[in-house]
Amino acid sequence: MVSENLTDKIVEKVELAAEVGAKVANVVGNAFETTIADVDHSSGTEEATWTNYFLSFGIHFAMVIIVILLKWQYDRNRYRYPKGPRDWRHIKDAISFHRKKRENLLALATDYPDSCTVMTHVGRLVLLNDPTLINEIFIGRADLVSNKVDGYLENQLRYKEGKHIRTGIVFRHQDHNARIIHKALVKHLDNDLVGKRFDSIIQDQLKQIRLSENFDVRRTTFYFSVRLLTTLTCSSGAASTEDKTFELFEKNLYKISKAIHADTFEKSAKTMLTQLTGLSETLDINENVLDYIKTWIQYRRGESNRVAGLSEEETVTSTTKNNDFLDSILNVIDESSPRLDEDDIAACILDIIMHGSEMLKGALSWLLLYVVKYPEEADVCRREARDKNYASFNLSSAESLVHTQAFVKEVLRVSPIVPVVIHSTLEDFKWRKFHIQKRTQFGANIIALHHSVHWKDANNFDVNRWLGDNLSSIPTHSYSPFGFGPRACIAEKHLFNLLTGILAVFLYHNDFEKTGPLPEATSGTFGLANMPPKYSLKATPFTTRS
Ligand code: HEM
Repeated sequence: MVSENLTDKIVEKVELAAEVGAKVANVVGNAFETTIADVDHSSGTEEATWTNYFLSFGIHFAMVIIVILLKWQYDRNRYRYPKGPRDWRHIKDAISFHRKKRENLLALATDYPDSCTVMTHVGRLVLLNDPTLINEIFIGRADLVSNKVDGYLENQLRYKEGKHIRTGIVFRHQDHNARIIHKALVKHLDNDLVGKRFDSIIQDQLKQIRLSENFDVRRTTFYFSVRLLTTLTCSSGAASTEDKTFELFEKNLYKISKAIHADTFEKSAKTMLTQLTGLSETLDINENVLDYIKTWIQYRRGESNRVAGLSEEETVTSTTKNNDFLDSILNVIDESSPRLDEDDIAACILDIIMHGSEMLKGALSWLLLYVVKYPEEADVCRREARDKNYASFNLSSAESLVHTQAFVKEVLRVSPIVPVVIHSTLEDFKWRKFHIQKRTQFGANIIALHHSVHWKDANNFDVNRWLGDNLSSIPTHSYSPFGFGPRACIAEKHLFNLLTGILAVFLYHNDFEKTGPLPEATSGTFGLANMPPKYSLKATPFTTRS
């Protein structure tokens, strides 16, 4: 009955729109005829010509507006979205969405426990607040949803329209190539790194990190992470972290990092401008960075060909001696379809380095912030590291640092680095009672999931909830700091141990103190990622480093 009424109303509206459209078209047509008829070609007075120009311009303008309105009315009736504060009366909220995003996301989940549609400055977003719905879209329909939001990362603009593969993190679409690369990266991490060179690579980088009397936490953790990710991604001589070119590469990445995570109205306007003009400082930097990465790939291929020289007819794409992420991608080139080219590989490598280092920077910056905000908790972690003699990094024994691991989990619950995982649809589709338009963004509201009513005292920072008997009251499907389903983070399985181990080594060797006022945990720069605002700390080493 209700749906019949609804259908009647829709039909009524469409008919009304069509009727209005027809009437306006008649009026415009008549006016147009009158204009033509009114023109006295023989008189040729300048005044009449100008009036005609203006009139004709006005008519064309009116027609364009009418077409836009009709299309808008048509789309409104054709597509159905979950209800939400999405109409023009809420334009102010939409514009300020990015500024109070954390509060907004929590409030929206309270007002719409299942899902809602919000108009944001980057377009329409269907926000999923319920774990069942999140699973339906992010796992059940993962094939329909592209991995990244178009235009978010400016480097996507570099890729030619129509080219099958473009960059995202790692590729936007859940297609054959995205799948084989995802699988190759996971396999490489599990089989070639973990339990082998992984610990020593991380320990080497930990030895080099410069913690001082007054260090900028985000900056320091960013440079640590970039060097770590570069070593893991391309370990050959071409990417020496010691030379000047690498320094420039790091600086450029830092600039891009600052730009891509800004999630503001100004940023959206700039992206739009870039799309129109093709001009952008970030794009230029990006091109430099990609060119540099291409030199690694060429170097690696040169190396391979030298090895391949043994048998000329064999087109070897990679050797296994470097054993890094680049190798693992080069190794699947022959399985790819369409075949991965140099641009694709470079984009993919850049994504791994950028994403991995951004995320590690975020996680480590939050962890250190909570260390100084909750010094008693940090002391318990430090004692644990001492008791277990955890002076240097070891992934598998990080599992035994139960309290430190609980600390890491609680920090990522209260301050997840990815607050909303956003994918966008590839085509129109029907889902439940909704009809969703192609290129609609779907957001899994992670921050709301981590603060849902299923958590006991969700707003309290409580490490103990992850310990002993309390573990049984951790709600299921309500915690997801590393994404969902087939496109979840490739490092997912190892990230808790990785972060626990790094934090334990930091605490084992250093005392951390604040050097000024600390940012609030709720005041993160809430863009695509949730980062703590810039802050500095003082690190005092307990002993000389091992
Ligand atoms: C604390 C650290 C990290 C966090 C919080 C994190 C989080 C995430 C999330 C939420 C996604 C899913 C994104 C989406 O669906 O749009 C993702 C994907 C991904 N992550 Fe991470 N990540 C972290 C560290 C890393 C590291 C260290 C690496 C590299 C070694 C890495 C490599 C990837 C890759 C390659 C993907 C894309 C997977 C695909 O699309 O198939 N991540 N990560």
